[in-house]
Amino acid sequence: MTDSNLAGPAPLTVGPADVSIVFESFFGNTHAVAEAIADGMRENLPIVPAPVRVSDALPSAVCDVLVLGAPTHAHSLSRSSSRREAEAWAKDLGKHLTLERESLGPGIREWLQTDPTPAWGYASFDTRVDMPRIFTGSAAATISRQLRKRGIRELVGPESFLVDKDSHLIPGELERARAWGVALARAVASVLPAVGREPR
Ligand SMILES: Cc1cc2nc3c(=O)[nH]c(=O)nc-3n(C[C@H](O)[C@H](O)[C@H](O)COP(=O)(O)O)c2cc1C
Repeated sequence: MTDSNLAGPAPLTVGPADVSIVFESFFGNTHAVAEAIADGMRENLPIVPAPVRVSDALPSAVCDVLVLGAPTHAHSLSRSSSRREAEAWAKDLGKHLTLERESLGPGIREWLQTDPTPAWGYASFDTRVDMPRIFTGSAAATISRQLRKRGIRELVGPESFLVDKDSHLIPGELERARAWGVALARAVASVLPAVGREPR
């Protein structure tokens, strides 16, 4: 074993990848997770722009790597009825939830219909309640299924970050999201030979 092996994995020297992180969030949890993932990705990739709210994202994003995140609503992606319900939750003062502005606009479900086609691949994440997935469903699994069906490469499997029954993030989940971002950036680096772009 050489000294450099002993020092741990060498830092990645990956050139710029055009990364797009698009999220939907009603109470801010998926938004905070998206920011933590971007921070983690920045450890291994030189340029990772701030996550973009789905209502501000261009239709059919043209990018190398697409990272999509959404809260789980009714076992899947939000739809207009569940968005209205989210608004009602925020009005319930006992829940201590503040609504982010996009509740009335289209969500990731509709945005996916614009056929985003990331050249290198995608990854998906969600927030959902801290219970076995069979009881909660997963928005990330829905995103993943849809993009995989279109033949787009999945860089890492869908991941969930957990909230409590009152929709507040469980302690430690932002750290886990950051670590997931680090791992995702490594996965991006590992597909570079397959997409024919050399690391710099
Ligand atoms: C209308 C509605 C339906 C929901 N349905 C589910 C569900 O089926 N499974 C689940 O785990 N969480 C469910 N939740 C909880 C959300 O996943 C949680 O509020 C979300 O993760 C918060 O993310 P956000 O702050 O980014 O909106 C639901 C929340 C709302 C408002």
